[in-house]
Amino acid sequence: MPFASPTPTACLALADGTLFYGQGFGATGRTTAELCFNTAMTGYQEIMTDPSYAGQIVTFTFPHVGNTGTTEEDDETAVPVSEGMIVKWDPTLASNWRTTAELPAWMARHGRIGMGGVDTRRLTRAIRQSGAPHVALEHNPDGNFDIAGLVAEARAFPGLVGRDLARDVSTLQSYRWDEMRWAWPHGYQRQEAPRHRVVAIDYGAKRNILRSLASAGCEVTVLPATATADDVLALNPDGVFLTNGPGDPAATGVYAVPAIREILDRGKMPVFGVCLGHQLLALALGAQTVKMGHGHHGANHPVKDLGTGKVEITSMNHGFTVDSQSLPEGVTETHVSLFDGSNCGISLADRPVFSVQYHPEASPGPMDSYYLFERFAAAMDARAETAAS
Ligand SMILES: NC(=O)CC[C@H](N)C(=O)O
Repeated sequence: MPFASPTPTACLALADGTLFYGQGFGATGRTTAELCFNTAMTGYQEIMTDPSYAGQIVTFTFPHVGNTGTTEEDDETAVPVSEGMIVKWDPTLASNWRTTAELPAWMARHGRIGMGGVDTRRLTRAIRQSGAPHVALEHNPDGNFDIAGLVAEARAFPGLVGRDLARDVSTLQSYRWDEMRWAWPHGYQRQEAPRHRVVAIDYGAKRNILRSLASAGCEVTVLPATATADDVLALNPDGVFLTNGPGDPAATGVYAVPAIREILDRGKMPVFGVCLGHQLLALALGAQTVKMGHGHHGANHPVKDLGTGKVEITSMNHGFTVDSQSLPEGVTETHVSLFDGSNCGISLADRPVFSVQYHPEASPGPMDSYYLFERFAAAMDARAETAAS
């Protein structure tokens, strides 16, 4: 249902001066960000709490947002990280047995601004045509907007290029993770007998990545984004995992790339990276990353595994991409996007070192790509067998 009140209480200003009016919900106030659109039909809470969305506001192309409410069980990190959300209709009342809070109350509690009643198709077209804009969003119940000030704030937003945001969202301390993926009827369960010791470097990790590792038999220790090779190798891991995360990989690479290079040189263990972790691995191997126009954000992105010829439907959330033309000798392109041919995976020919641009942990999205966690575990099994023989 559209909002009953015709008086706008929220305004979105694009840096080019385009304005969208609607109804605010959640927190009041102002925020600035890059604006992207996400086409997933489910999982708005997982999207809002994905640390990779730092510095971004998400336009949801799916119109019915709010209908599953919110539950702490679905948080991908402790608090929402995305700056705000733009939706077509007012948030639907929650109708779900797992709900503990309505979406607007949850947004307000976490200081996040929402705006409904927006022609999200028009907004999405604008993003597709001109690239992800810099925007300012205000929720003001009085409805008095300082339009010139809002546009100026949108123009002053520094953008995501050159921004290291991983350090802001990473854990400050190392910790152990032993919760597995959600499964009916028991929900989340603790792992019992992990087979592989894995260090996950947290550039902004989603919980379901850590759960997926635990479900694949990994005893996971999470280290901060700034962990050195010494910090990682001191734990004597069987494998190293590089997580997803926000911001510009080249900026985070200033400290992450030397650490990853040294891990590759000194520790001969399997390495698996996802999204920002994929981009950082590519940089460490000598490739380059570039900013995309409107990026990939959704849960239905077809990707071809060039090794098997199989197509998997994947969850995606990235605004930068690895330039496949820049991949050096010895680094194989393993996966490509069937939407635009962009790089979606790499591996080393001679060692179990591989990464993907998309999100095999889903949350939200299809489970087609979970095999990658099993491939990582199998590589650690193979290494243990070689060492034993
Ligand atoms: N999900 C991610 O890890 C995103 C990686 C990177 N921040 C990008 O936007 O491309």
